Amino acid sequence: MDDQTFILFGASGDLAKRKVLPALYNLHRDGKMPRRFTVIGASRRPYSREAFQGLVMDALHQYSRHPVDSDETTAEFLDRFHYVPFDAGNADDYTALKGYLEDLEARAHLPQNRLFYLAMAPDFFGTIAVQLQASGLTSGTGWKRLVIEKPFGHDYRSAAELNRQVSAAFDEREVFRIDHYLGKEMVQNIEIIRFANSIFEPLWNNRFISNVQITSSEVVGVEDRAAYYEKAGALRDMVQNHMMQMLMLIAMEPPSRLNTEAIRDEKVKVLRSLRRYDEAKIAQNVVRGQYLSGRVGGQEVVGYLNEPGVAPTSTTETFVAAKLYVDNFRWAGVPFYIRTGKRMKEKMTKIVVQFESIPDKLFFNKDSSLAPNLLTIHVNPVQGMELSINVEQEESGRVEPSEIDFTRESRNSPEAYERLIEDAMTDDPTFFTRWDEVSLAWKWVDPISEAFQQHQPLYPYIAGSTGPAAADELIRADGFRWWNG
Ligand SMILES: NC(=O)C1=CN([C@@H]2O[C@H](COP(=O)(O)OP(=O)(O)OC[C@H]3O[C@@H](n4cnc5c(N)ncnc54)[C@H](OP(=O)(O)O)[C@@H]3O)[C@@H](O)[C@H]2O)C=CC1
Ligand SMILES: O=C1O[C@H](COP(=O)(O)O)[C@@H](O)[C@H](O)[C@H]1O
Repeated sequence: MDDQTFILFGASGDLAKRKVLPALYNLHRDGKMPRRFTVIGASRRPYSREAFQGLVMDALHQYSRHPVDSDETTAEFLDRFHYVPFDAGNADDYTALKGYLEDLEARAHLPQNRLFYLAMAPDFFGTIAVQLQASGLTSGTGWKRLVIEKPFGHDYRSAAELNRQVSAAFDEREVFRIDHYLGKEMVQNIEIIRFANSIFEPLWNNRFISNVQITSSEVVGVEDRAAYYEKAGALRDMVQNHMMQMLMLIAMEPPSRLNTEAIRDEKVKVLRSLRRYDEAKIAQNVVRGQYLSGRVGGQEVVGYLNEPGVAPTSTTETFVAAKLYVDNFRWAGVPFYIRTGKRMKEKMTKIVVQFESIPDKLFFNKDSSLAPNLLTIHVNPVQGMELSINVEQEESGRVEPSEIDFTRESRNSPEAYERLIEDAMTDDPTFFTRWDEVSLAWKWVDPISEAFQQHQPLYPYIAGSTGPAAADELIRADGFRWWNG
């Protein structure tokens, strides 16, 4: 890995504390950092270098996967950290940052390889990209990279404008747009499950698969993020990015090579094949909901409208379920059901591939009922996969499903942010989103968010449930059911 400087904008914020700083530490502990690296934290708070290092230590104690020992490795890690007070709206602060950085690079004999990480509110993304270039921060003699958090825009128009600003300063190849689901172990494993196993790939089409279900449910509510969430809702917060990414990986064709652009090209084709819905079709195929009060994990919780910062008349959706079609040769006629929501019964992200039923000729059970075969990819918190196959049960003699189980509770494996930060530092953008993916996803989502502003019903659901009944009806109408649990 090249020696480099990691410039962390938003260094005093929540994301930095919970994800980025611990990820850097874990990589350091695992021997995955470059021999020489420096981190410069930048945000408005007037920290001294020592105070910032104190904040880093707090973050590691709270969130690091590896224990934080008072040893040489930790001291060495901490010694890499610097801090520059910085206001993103002030042009002079970019000049001051440049001076600090160049001085540091010269003193530490570091090449001018610069990774700019924007752990900041999205409103700043465009300004910072423009100012990085205007100040000459991007004109070092080494390479430059920009890691940018979600959300990338609010709709297609704003995303295109942001992209225009970003691409004035960085080539597409230098932009690493984070979708942290792409850093999850089992999301990265979808390609392996599909393309490294001859038992699945021949069946991976509309002749053998009857439907696919992608669920990402959360028990948490909006927490302290109402200011953002009120404008985003579940559609922009989860569907436009994480749900679409999982769909693309499940539905894509095998890439010609296992390289970044070949994989991204195939993912994009899925979005191009995604059936667009007009208002009437949106009403038929998309269900939105909002949580009421209820009990989650044994605790009483308030409804969305009573959450701090939420307007009492808010129509922001906290749940979306939808039926999608990928209109290509492989998937013609196969419904993809997606479902995501907050304050649901359990925290769970999983993908269930339901295979076609066996012809009803042989009556293994007297009532002729045979369960379908299911391949379940567990993403979070359980990781792994399960294959549900029919076998004769010893006691009853009935043919019932049994699971071939390759799941494990989350072990101490690298977290999504660790994988993604390591990839950005080593210049591997495979698990980051390319502009055409982002733009096509917005183009699919935009008509739905417009319909949500009109007269699309907003179904209430009880906190701690599996969502509104209308979401069950959506799938039941096709003769299927959600595979919960
Ligand atoms: N928190 C999370 O778990 C996740 C966050 N994200 C994304 O990460 C980004 C950051 O979120 P989060 O960390 O939660 O936000 P926070 O509000 O916690 O942090 C924002 C950071 O930006 C700094 N900041 C604010 N205004 C300015 C300014 N004018 N100039 C310079 N720095 C400024 C703040 O420090 P100061 O006040 O000192 O300037 C702070 O360090 C967002 O895009 C969010 O969507 C994505 C996934 C998860
Ligand atoms: O990006 C986001 O993801 C989280 C859910 O992530 P997970 O890794 O815990 O499944 C979600 O809570 C948040 O609203 C959203 O912005």
